[in-house]
Amino acid sequence: MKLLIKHGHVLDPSTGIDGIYDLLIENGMIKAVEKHIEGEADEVVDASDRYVMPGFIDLHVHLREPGFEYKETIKTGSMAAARGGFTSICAMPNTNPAADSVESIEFILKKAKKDALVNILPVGAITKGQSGLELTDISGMVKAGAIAISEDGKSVMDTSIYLESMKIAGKVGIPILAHCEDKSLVGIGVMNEGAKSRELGLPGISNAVEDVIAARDIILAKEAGAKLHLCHCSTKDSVTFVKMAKEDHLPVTAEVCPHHFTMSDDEIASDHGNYKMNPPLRSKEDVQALKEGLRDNILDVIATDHAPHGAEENNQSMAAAPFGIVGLETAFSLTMTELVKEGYLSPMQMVEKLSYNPAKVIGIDKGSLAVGKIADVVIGDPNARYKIDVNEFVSKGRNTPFDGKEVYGRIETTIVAGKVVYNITRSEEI
Ligand SMILES: NC(=O)N[C@@H](CC(=O)O)C(=O)O
Ligand SMILES: [Zn+2]
Repeated sequence: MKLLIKHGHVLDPSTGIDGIYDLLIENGMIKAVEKHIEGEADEVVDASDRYVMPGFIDLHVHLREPGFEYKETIKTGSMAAARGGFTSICAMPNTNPAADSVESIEFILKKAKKDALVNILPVGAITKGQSGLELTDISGMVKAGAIAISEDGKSVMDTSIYLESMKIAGKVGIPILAHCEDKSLVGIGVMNEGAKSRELGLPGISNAVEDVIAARDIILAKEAGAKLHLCHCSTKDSVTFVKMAKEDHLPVTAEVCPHHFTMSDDEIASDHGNYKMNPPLRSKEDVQALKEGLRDNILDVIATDHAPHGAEENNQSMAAAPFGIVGLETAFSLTMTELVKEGYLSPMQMVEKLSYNPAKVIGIDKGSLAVGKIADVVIGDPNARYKIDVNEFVSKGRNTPFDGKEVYGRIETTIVAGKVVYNITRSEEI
């Protein structure tokens, strides 16, 4: 099987290629990347005026299976990933039951093999049942296929238990994906603490809720000799702490979600679940710090924190709705619109943060279009201009504040191991 992608703007951080090239895929692998590739192919794609990129890798996705299949399943989450240009996604462990054992990791991989359009990379919980009390079998889960550990949805508040898990992760060679939220400080907060929360009369979440744990986790990872990746950074001081850790040559990396660099709390139009996520939309000053942190490569990764919820539970006031919004199908367009078109990121930097860097964080041989690599490839039109429409989503979740937002950038074709898993012109067929 030969698939030839012609005249595309190839962006590949691993080889430094940034220009108009042809790319040939044969038997699921990248066979050639050259100025002109002639000859026969089973399928030829004209990628003129399109970006051709290594498939995106999302380090932060909530697939909801098992336990909350009405919100999303491994199958529907993988369809949303394919539509968003993601060829590999990390499945966060806060399911029911939590992904906290060898059996639960095996379940996800088995289900993924049967149902998923993209690569599913399970993340194991740090404590049993995410109760914060007793460590899981971390090395067993890693042997079974977990690529990282995380207590996402909350932080492990007991510092000594957390330090112990970091030491094991350090030995096994996997990163900790850290959700930073001080449980004792967050109280009943539902949105960023500031003028807007006071205007709406809603309880706030201060920056300190994130900052104290971000700082703690960096200190602990240093002591444990572990690789630490900070999830969904939302505050100015988180950026400062990551910068300090990098200056100290610690193996600390960090991610930002598109909603946190796209919208600030003053833009919250109403008291509605679509604006509720953890961490919350922060101040303009925080948003600016995140954009600059990405530009200056202090922040390494763009991850979605795709957190689908049912319509009934989401379409309520913020006090009643659950935390979280969907992100897989809007990440590329929000990144193009807010960061690339605005001059914060070059197209190549965007690909680093959506593909090359996440692969490095979890140590997988992906995020590259080099000859001989597995052909996980995405083609996107950087100039397509349109309005986000939740009715077009293939995710079960519609919970987003970006419905109707006018954006640039649309994914057209997603290829996993040489197979087209999404194509905009025949999306209904897949
Ligand atoms: N981000 C969220 O607001 N919610 C996530 C949990 C998480 O990522 O912390 C969820 O599982 O719904
Ligand atoms: Zn989280």
